[in-house]
Amino acid sequence: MKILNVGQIRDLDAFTIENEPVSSVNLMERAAQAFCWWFCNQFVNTRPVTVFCGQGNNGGDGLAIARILSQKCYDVRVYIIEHTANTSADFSENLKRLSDHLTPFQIRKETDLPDLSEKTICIDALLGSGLSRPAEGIMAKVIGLLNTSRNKVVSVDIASGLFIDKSNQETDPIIQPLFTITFQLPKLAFFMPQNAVFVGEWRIVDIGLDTVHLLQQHTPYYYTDSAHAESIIRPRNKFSHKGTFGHALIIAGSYGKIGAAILAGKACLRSGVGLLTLHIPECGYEIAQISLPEAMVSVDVDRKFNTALGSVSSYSSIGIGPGLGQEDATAQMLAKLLTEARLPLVIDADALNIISQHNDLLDKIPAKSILTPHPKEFQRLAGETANDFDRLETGRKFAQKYNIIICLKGAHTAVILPNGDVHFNSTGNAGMATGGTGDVLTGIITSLLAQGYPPEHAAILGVYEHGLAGDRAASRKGQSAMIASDVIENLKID
Ligand SMILES: NC(=O)C1=CN([C@@H]2O[C@H](COP(=O)(O)OP(=O)(O)OC[C@H]3O[C@@H](n4cnc5c(N)ncnc54)[C@H](OP(=O)(O)O)[C@@H]3O)[C@@H](O)[C@H]2O)[C@H](O)CC1
Ligand SMILES: [K+]
Repeated sequence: MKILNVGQIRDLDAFTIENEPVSSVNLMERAAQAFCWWFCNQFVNTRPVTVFCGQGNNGGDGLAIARILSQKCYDVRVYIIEHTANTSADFSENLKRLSDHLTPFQIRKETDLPDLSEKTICIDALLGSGLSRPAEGIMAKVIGLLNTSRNKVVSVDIASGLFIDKSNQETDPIIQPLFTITFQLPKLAFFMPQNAVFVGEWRIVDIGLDTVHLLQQHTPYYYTDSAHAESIIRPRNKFSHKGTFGHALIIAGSYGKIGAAILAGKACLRSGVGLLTLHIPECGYEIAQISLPEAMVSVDVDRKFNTALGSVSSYSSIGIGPGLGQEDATAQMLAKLLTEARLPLVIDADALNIISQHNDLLDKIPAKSILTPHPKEFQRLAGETANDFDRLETGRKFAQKYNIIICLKGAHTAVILPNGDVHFNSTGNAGMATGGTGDVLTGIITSLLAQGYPPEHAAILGVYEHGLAGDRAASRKGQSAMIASDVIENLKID
């Protein structure tokens, strides 16, 4: 699913209106109907509803929504924030249509602000994708009223005051909705952790924008939905054998952190690899053979840390980092591997931290290697950034400069490709914020690479399946009780 910028959304609107054809006011009606379909499934009509409208098309949506809900026997009040003499044509047309059903109240100054009963559900139709500057004046006062009230707020298209495709300032007045119901496509702002409180739970409603024209729009931003993930999965052939699905090597673990190697190894096996070898320090030998009999074990010469590898040329994929530790000897082993490896690596955790401490290693990372940093590890690698948009841009430049793939982990993990494209993940939940889930992701991606998935697909699909397994685990165990092993047990990539 594509993620477009403000100009492209407008262009898609205009193309749909021109070529379907459909009048703009009827497209607005479609949007309002789609919003109400969701709203009526979420809230019964015994709850009073107050709609706050700006004077543009977002406000026009609000007027149409108010009319439709009123016809469905909701007790609806409408407030129009009169902040400008300019009103959009479709706003004015919907004001006319509303007049047969409801008389709106005007808000021009702070003393016009209404008292809201706690039961009232508020609909935020103040400002949408046309936001061109931070909210101010009476608009900011209404935003403040809704944010300080205890009422449930549902934003139309996007929270008023939030920019769709660039960073707000921390002081900008922005609605903090319980839900955002957005039209046709997700918005880039939804994927920035800094905006979490200004998005709430978001849902997409289809308003029938022209799909052919959408296909022709170029964007670097994508949302990995189930359709896309399933299109990447390679079916298994009945004549396949162990060799078909590759031989992965995972270099992980250190004294006290052998579990990280076991989690990565088990995830690798559960993701379909043919053969797995774990390279671990001597202290982990019995643990590994007992807890992961399906894996072969290559024992390091050192008792506590990984310090030396034999030839790696026979492996079809190599993952390194979980629980590795940052000993000098381990750092030297990593430097040698980066120099000798002739295939993309999966680099995680302590391996990333070692590279952060030895910046000269960045140029040695094999092409199309997949790095899986969480935000702190990324900051150590690429430096401080001003905000999430800046961090994303830094990630895109970093991926292009070093010809690598970066899985920037978070609520919507961003898979950043060397060509600058970014694929935001759609699966996963807060229950995955528990030790070892990063090790599991490393195992999954290493497994998919060993099976012959191109690095881009291994990263996008690996992140998706990792989150999906986490969602299954959460539904079975609950988000608080689930642990990384539960994610592994819920893997099912086929
Ligand atoms: N395809 C779709 O997604 C559809 C979306 N629809 C809805 O249309 C809005 C976008 O409507 P638009 O009229 O472009 O813009 P807004 O309603 O968001 O804003 C209206 C005007 O407000 C002014 N503005 C901008 N920033 C501020 C501010 N900080 N304070 C006050 N006013 C502001 C600006 O005009 P200026 O001349 O003042 O710059 C805006 O034009 C979209 O979000 C959807 O809700 C369609 O209904 C259907 C298709
Ligand atoms: K809005």
